[in-house]
Amino acid sequence: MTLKIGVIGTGAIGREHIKRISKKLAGAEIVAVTDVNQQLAKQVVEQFQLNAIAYPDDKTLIANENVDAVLVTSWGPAHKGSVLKAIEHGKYVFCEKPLATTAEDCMEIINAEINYGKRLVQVGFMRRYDKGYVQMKEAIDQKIIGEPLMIRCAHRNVSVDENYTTDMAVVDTLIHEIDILHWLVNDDYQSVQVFYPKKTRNALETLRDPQIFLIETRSGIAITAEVFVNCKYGYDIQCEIIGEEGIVKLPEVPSIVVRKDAQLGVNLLTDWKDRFVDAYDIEIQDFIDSVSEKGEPQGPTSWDGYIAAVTADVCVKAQQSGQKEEIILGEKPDFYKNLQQA
Ligand SMILES: NC(=O)c1ccc[n+]([C@@H]2O[C@H](COP(=O)([O-])OP(=O)(O)OC[C@H]3O[C@@H](n4cnc5c(N)ncnc54)[C@H](O)[C@@H]3O)[C@@H](O)[C@H]2O)c1
Ligand SMILES: O[C@H]1[C@H](O)[C@@H](O)[C@H](O)[C@@H](O)[C@H]1O
Repeated sequence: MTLKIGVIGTGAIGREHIKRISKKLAGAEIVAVTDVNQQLAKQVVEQFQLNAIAYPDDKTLIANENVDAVLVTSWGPAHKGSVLKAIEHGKYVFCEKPLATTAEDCMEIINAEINYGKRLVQVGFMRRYDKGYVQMKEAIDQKIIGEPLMIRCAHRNVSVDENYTTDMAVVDTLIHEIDILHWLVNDDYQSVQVFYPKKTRNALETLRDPQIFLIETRSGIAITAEVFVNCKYGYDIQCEIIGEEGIVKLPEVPSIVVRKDAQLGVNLLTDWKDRFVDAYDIEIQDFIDSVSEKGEPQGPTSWDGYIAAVTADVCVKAQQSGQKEEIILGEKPDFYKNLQQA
């Protein structure tokens, strides 16, 4: 069976996913696209020579019976509306992060999915499919480093555009660490406090950059997470978990080593699209395969989207208060407790 996919939002990542589904991955085809910028949606059909219809909006795209599943790759604030419409029509939905921009909105999605009675939603936390993080998780689960005690990580972008605001360091950037870290160590977050080091002169006046988040988990693991989005030198994702008996570290991206002009060097990446390209491929292929073969997605759930949103809300509060703020999660609904997950 070929899964027929409709894409809502044909901007940067929407196009990336369209390209991989139509040119690289197996088992799916793009049959529909839409974007508030209709010109852009039409261009994408031409650019990738898709056998797809450009619809005027998400509502008509989702309602079309030729569409089995939708990819929501629009701006964060538009996600909730499209995801709820997809659930209403019983369509599978892969939603890029964030699932919704507030914890309340994520809860509305969770309730809609539970009421529908079947899992339909996967959230685009692609790091869970990255080989390096997967190996770290295996090592931690096998207790190779004993109990994790501390985590040090960094999320650095070369630069950001003028629309990037201080809270986006959380909702757009740190959100990836928020998802991956609790998954890696099988723990829940307890509290967060934010520190602002000396500001780089390369950031706009209104943007606090860099920022340091000190997060504690329920079992007492101390996490220091640096977000530095005008670091200039490269796209750099670091993660190191220090345990009772050893350390696991995220591998560097492989690169050839060049000896030249009395120097020894390796190249660093500069763009997020390249850093997680394999993870995106595996993630979307897993979505296609699991809904086609098992009748439901098996990647990150709406509940994972909710955990991220609750934590992000508190991180933004901590950015503003400067105080240590408590992170309180509700009880995980039974619906999500025994799901088969990748
Ligand atoms: N997983 C990742 O690593 C990753 C990377 C980049 C972006 N993202 C997420 O993907 C989403 C899109 O990011 P982007 O970088 O592609 O942004 P973008 O601005 O390049 O593209 C978003 C597109 O959505 C369209 N759009 C907005 N509202 C819409 C609506 N209601 N209906 C249809 N189209 C709509 C816009 O016109 C735009 O073309 C964001 O939520 C972002 O956080 C995830
Ligand atoms: O939307 C992007 C994307 O999620 C990248 O992975 C992240 O590094 C950027 O900081 C963020 O702005």
